[in-house]
Amino acid sequence: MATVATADTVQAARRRFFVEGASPEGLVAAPILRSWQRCSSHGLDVGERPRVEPMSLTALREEQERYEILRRITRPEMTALRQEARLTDSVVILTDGDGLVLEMMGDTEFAGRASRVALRPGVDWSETAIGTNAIGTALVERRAIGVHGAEHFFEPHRILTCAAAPIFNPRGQLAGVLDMSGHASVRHVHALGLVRLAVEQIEHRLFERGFETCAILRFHEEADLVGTAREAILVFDGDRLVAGNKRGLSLLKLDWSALDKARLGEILEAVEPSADLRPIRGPDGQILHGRLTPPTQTGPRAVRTTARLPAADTIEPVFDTATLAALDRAIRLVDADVPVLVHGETGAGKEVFARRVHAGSARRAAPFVAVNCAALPESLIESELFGYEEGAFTGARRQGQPGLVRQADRGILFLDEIGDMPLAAQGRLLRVLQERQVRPLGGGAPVPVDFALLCATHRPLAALVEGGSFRQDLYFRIAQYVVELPALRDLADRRGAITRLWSGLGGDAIGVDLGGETLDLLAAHDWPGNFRQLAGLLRAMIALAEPGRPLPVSALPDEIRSRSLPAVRSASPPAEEPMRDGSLSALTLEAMARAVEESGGNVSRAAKKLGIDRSTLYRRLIWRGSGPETRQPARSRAS
Ligand SMILES: Nc1ncnc2c1ncn2[C@@H]1O[C@H](COP(=O)(O)OP(=O)(O)OP(=O)(O)O)[C@@H](O)[C@H]1O
Repeated sequence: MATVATADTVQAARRRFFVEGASPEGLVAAPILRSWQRCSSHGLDVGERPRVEPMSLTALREEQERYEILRRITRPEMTALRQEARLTDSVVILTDGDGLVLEMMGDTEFAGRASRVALRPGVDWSETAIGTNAIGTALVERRAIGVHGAEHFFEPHRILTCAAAPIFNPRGQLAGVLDMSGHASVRHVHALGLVRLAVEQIEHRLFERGFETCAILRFHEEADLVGTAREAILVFDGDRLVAGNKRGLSLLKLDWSALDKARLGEILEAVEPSADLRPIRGPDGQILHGRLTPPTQTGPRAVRTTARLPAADTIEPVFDTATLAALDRAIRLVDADVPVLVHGETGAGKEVFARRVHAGSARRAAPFVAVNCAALPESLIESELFGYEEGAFTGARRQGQPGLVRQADRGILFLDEIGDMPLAAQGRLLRVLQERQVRPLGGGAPVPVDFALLCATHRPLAALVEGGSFRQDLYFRIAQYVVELPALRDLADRRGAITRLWSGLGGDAIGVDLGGETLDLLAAHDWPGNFRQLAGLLRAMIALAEPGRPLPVSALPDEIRSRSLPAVRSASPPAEEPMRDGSLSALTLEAMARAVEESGGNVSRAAKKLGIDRSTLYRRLIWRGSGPETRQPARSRAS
C-alpha cells in the first residue's frame, strides 16, 4: 500500500532516519526513502546547506542554445502550464537530461523565493547535487514523482512542493524534466497529473519528425485513442524495432532494451501497412486496434538522429578508424587494470573517449567519476579526491567526506587535465595506485578501493616530467598506454566526420542538409576548438535552420567563410576581418544580427524567420553590447 505522508509522519521519518539511523519504512513513500538512502551514501550531509554551483550566464546561454530543439518542442506545454502556474503561485521548470535548470516561468513572486533556495536557471538540481527533490529524484527513478516539504533532503528546500516528470526521447534516453514547483504551504493536488499529461504530449510530438524512412505502428486497446497523444507507438526500420513510447512497449510487454533487437514479425503476427485501423492480436491474445504506416521517404535511416536529442553524452561520437581501434584496445587494457592516458588538443574528445571506454568496459555498471584537476582549487584537490575525516580541518563537513576516489569504487576514475595536478596530490595519488587503498585526510583507517584509472591531458606530460612539474614515477604508472586523439583538422575524412556529427545532432531529422559548398567550407576550417567548437557551431546552425531546406553558405559565421585551410582557401573570400569569438553564443548572435539585417531591420520579421520570440531576439541583441562573462570551472561529475 502506498504511504500517505503527512507533515507529522515525515517529521517522524526524518528523525528515525537521520537522527536514530533506523529505517522509517511505512512513514514515508518508498521512492523518497530510497532517495534519502542514495543521498546519504553519496556523502550528502543533511545538516549542511546544499552546495550550489550556479553556472555563469554565458555558460547557461550556451546550454540553452544546445537544448534549443527540446525547448522548442516543449514550448506549447510550458506556455499552457504557465497559465496554471500563475493561478497557483507556482512556477514551471524545464531541465536538461542531467537536471540542470534551463528555463523557469510562472508566478514571479514565487520565482523570487525559489531563487533564494537556488531553484533557478543555471543550477544543477540532480539528486547528487541537491539531494532529494522532484527533478533529481524523477531522473534517478525514471518516473514522475512529487516531493513535498520536509521530504526534500535538505532543510532549506522544505519551503517547496514540487512535481516532476522525466521526458524520454523515442530511444528511451532521458531528454529532460518538466517540473511544477510552488510553496509547500499550498498543496497543488493536480500538479503531478498536469505535468504527466504535458510530458505525454511532448513525448508524442517527438515522433513527428525524423522517422520518415521508417514504418510506424500506432495502436491502442481503445480504437478512439489511436491518433491522440495517448496512443502507443512503435517505429520499425525495415522490420527492426528502433524506437517507441512507453505505452507502446508496455502494451506489448517489452522495454527499452528491445530496441535494435526485436523484429516486427516476432512481436506481432501478420501486421500489414494500412490506412485504416485494423485489429491486432497482442501478446496475451488481447485485441488491440492499430495502423501500420509505411515509410514516407526512402534513403538512409534517420532514426538515430531524431531519437537522440542533442545532448553531448547521448549522441553517437564520431571516431575515425584509428580512434575506434584505440578505443577497442583501451577497453581491453582497462579491463586488465592497465591505466590509459588520453592525449589530445582541447575539445578533441578526450572525455567523450573516456566515457566510451567506460561504457564498453566490464566496469560499465559501476560509476564513471570525472574530475577536472585544473578546475579544482589546489587547496581542495586532495580533500576532494581522497576525502577527509570528521573535523579534519576548519570548514570540513561534520561527518567527513569519502572523496571522489572512493566514489569511483568498482568503476572508473577519470582524471582530466592530470598535467595540472599539484605535486603534493600527485604523491598521494601515486600511493593510492600502489597500495590500492585511500587514507582520508585527518587520519582514519585506510579504505581499500578498486577502480580503473583513465587520465587525460592536452599538455606534453613527458616535457612536464623533464621540467620537474610532473612526477616521473607517476608518469610511468599512468602512461602505460597512450591514446593520441587527432585534432579535427588532421582527420583524413573531415567531410565525413562533419556530416556524421550533423546527422547525430539532429540536422537530418529536421530535414536540413549541409549544402556542398557549406560542407567544403566547414571541412576547410582549422577548428582550434576541435569537436567542441564544431558541435557548438552545428547546434547553433540546427537551432536556426529552416527545416526542409539545405543549409546555405550564408548561414555560416564570417569566421568560417573567411578563414579556412589552404586546400579550399581559394573557394572563399580572403580573410579581411579580425578573428572573432567562435563560441556558440557569438555564432548565434551573428546569425541573429544577419537575420535582422536581411529583414531590413524589422525585428519581428527576423524573429519569425529564426523561429524564436521577438523578446528573445531583442534581449540577445542588447546583450551583444555587454562585456564577456567568465566561465565557471567545470564541475566534477559522477554518473
Ligand atoms: N568524437 C566526438 N564526436 C562527437 N562529438 C564530440 C566528439 N568529441 C568531442 N565531441 C564534442 O565536443 C565536446 C567536448 O568534448 P570533450 O569534453 O571530450 O573534449 P576534451 O578533449 O576532453 O576537451 P578539454 O581538453 O577541453 O577538456 C563534447 O561535449 C561533444 O559535444
